[in-house]
Amino acid sequence: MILEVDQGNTRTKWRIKQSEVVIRQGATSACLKGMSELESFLKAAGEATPIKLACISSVANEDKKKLLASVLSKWCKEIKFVSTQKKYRDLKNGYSHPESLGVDRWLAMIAAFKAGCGKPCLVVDAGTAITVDLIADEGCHQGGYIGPGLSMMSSSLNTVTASAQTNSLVDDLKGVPGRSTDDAIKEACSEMALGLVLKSLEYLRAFSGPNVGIFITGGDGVFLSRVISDATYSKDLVLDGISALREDGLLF
Ligand SMILES: Nc1ncnc2c1ncn2[C@@H]1O[C@H](COP(=O)(O)OP(=O)(O)O)[C@@H](O)[C@H]1O
Ligand SMILES: CC(C)(COP(=O)(O)O)[C@@H](O)C(=O)NCCC(=O)O
Ligand SMILES: [K+]
Repeated sequence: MILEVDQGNTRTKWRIKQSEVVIRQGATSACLKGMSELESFLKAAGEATPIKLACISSVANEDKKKLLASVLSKWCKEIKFVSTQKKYRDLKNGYSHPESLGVDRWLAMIAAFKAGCGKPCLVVDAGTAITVDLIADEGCHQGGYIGPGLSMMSSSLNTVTASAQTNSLVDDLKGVPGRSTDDAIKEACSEMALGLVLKSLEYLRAFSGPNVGIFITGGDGVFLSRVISDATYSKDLVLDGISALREDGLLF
């Protein structure tokens, strides 16, 4: 059994695969409580068949990384933290310092590039932060954007707007100006996120023509994929990137 983990700044997403079939999956918070939840799953799963390898994508701080590694080391024979590379097949990391591109972004790009058979595509991860990466023809990554995520945007208004609420941010968007504080904030934050994605799409299309793929992932990605035509939402693009590297024997 293989464990794949995507540790973001808000949540830790994981799945256990046996012969490349997902047999268990879950998402927990990145804190101690979340880890004990993950641990009980691992204990139950590992008692039947030991977990050979844990492959981790982490962009969390060192403390959270250590906590995760200490939990996993009890149940997994080997642990590997994936790192960002300069190249995957024809996909070329466009950062001037390639290693500084977040590994979650790199893995999501790998998964999108593979799923789209190497065609130009936009890769959006709407999590704690919203990231957008642009892959033009022949796998040339043009760089990308990092903006505040939807929860972060709306909660940043708490201090100036006493009645600001951050719950159900994207559940019931109307696409019109808000007539309450809550709606005005929700509508604004989602329009800002949408604006970034559409602007990136325009940029990529000017470069690579109209037929570019749009891959969206992340906890807040569903709403974006509903309003952007031809977008594909993939819940676990980062984990799919780990699988792609494993399948290609490129996980060092
Ligand atoms: N059960 C949940 N717990 C926390 N956040 C959630 C949940 N479901 C959706 N979200 C939304 O998803 C965002 C986190 O998305 P995620 O992709 O897990 O982020 P990250 O990879 O940065 O940890 C939160 O900011 C929140 O708006
Ligand atoms: C931009 C991010 C914080 C996004 O993380 P997330 O919101 O998904 O937890 C992460 O990809 C990261 O720490 N990147 C390093 C900086 C960069 O990619 O340029
Ligand atoms: K993420």
